[in-house]
Amino acid sequence: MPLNRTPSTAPARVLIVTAVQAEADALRRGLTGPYAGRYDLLAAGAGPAAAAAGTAARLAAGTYGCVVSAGIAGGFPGRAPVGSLVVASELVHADFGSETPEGFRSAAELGYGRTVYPADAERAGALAAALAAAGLAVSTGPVLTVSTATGSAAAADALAARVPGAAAEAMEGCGVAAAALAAGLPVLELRAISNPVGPRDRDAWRIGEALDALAAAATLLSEVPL
Ligand SMILES: O=C(O)c1cccc(C(=O)CC[C@H]2O[C@@H](n3cnc4c(=O)[nH]cnc43)[C@H](O)[C@@H]2O)c1
Repeated sequence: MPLNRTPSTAPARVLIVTAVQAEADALRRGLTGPYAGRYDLLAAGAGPAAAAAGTAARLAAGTYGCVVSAGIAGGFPGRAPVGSLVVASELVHADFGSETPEGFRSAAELGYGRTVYPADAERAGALAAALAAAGLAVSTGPVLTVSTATGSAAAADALAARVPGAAAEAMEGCGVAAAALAAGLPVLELRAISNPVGPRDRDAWRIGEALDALAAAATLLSEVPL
């Protein structure tokens, strides 16, 4: 199923935003199919603020039909194993809110900010189906944006309880989504799992494996019209 239905003779371009250049390079390596030329890659920096600023600046300078936040991520145990891919059903700014005597309350609950950005359902579904059909391990679910990476099992459990079905955690998705929303564009998030969400063990991150999964996903992206 085509992922980009913009009725135009010149198909809309897709902006893919990563945190670091290594992620953009992995995606570039995988963009080998006939639609590869439609994609622009931007390494905007780590964290939601850099992601939002970089995405907004690039969207102001070009014409795009869709924006994708992509890169490596932590996977929630039992939901997204290391080396697998996650296509976001929604992008959730999971640590944006306030601590209260009764516990964490989101900025949305408290009425001062947006914390959930739905992914473009049709494109996300078609992308996940295409990845699965190619034999890649892929799951769908909420992908969390956090400014502080989770570093303990208790914190991972708290986040999983805060966002039922949470599949992965990264640091940029909602920044990209805020910029896309301001520009009136649909957003997707695609993550390759480098580590479990839980006790911090940076030496155990399987970054090479995750970057290879990201490259494989990019190949699929470039073989179907997103
Ligand atoms: O050192 C490298 O070679 C290298 C290659 C690619 C990416 C990196 C990063 O450090 C990317 C940082 C980026 O990764 C996301 N991430 C990954 N795991 C987690 C996590 O468990 N919790 C939160 N974020 C995670 C995140 O989006 C970071 O911005 C290094």
